[in-house]
Amino acid sequence: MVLEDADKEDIARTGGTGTMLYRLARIIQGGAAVCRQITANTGVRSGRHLSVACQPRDYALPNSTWNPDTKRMYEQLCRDPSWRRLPSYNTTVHHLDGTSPVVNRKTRLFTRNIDQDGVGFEYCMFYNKAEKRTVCIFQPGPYLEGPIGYTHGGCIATIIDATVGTGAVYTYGAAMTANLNIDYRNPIPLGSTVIVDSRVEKLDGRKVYASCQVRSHDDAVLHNEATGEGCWEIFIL
Ligand SMILES: CCCCCCCCCC(=O)SCCNC(=O)CCNC(=O)[C@H](O)C(C)(C)COP(=O)(O)OP(=O)(O)OC[C@H]1O[C@@H](n2cnc3c(N)ncnc32)[C@H](O)[C@@H]1OP(=O)(O)O
Repeated sequence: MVLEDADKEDIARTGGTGTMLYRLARIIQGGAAVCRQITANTGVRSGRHLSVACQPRDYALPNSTWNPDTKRMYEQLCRDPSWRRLPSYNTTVHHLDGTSPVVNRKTRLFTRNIDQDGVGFEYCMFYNKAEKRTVCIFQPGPYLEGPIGYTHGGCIATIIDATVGTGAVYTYGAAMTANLNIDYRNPIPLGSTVIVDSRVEKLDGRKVYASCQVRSHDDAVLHNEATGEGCWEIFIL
C-alpha cells in the first residue's frame, strides 16, 4: 500500500485509523466504497461512514459579504420544507461524508479556492428531491470579472456545471459532465444575486439529462439557459 504525504500527515495526527480504513476500503473494494460514501452523503443510497477527523468549514452559510437579496433568498428557501440546504466544503473529498479522514490535502475545489469571503464564487445550494431540482443562490464577486462590471462567461459556466452536477449527483449518485450547452442571454452584474435553477430531466442508461436557467433574484431577467448531459456512476476518485 502506497501512502501519500497527506495520508502520512493524517496518520501522525489521528493515529492513522481513519486513513488506514479509508484506503483499505478503496483498495479492497476497488473504488466501490468511495462511490458508496458519496451516495451515503447524498442520501441516494445507503452506505457506510468512515472515521471522523475534523469538521471542515461549511461555506454555504451566510457571511457579512452577502447582500440583502442573497440573504433573503437564502432565508426563504431555508423556511421551505421542500428544499434541503446543502453544505459546501472546499474540497470534494470533504463531501464524501462531510467529515472525511483525508485532511491536509493540497487540492481545492475550484469554486471555493479563494479564502477571502465575497470576492469570488459566493453561493449556496438547495435540493428539492421530489422535483429533482437544485437551485444555487449565486452572488458573483469582483474577482470573477469578464466584461467591465460583469461576470466572466467561464465563471457562469462553472456555477451552472456545479449546480447541474450537484443535482445529478444528489439524484442518481456519482457522475461526470459529458456535455454542457449554454446560451448567454443577458450579462450578470458583479455583486448581484442570481438564481441558478436546474432540474434533472431523465436518466437513460448511463446518461443523465439536465436543464438549467439562470435568472435574476426578482425573476425580471433571464441571464442564461443551459442543457447538460452527464455519465452516471463514474468512479471519480
Ligand atoms: C447532467 C450533468 C451531470 C454531471 C455531474 C458531475 C458533476 C461534476 C462536474 C464536473 O466538472 S465533471 C469534470 C468535467 N468533465 C469531464 O472531465 C469528463 C471527461 N469525459 C469523460 O471522462 C468521458 O468522456 C465520460 C465519462 C463523459 C464518458 O466516457 P465513458 O467511457 O464512461 O462513456 P462512453 O464513451 O462509453 O459513453 C457513455 C455514454 O455517454 C455518451 N457520451 C459520451 N460522451 C458524450 C458527450 N460528450 N456528450 C454527450 N454524450 C456523451 C455516449 O454516447 C454513451 O451514451 P449511450 O450509453 O447512450 O450509448
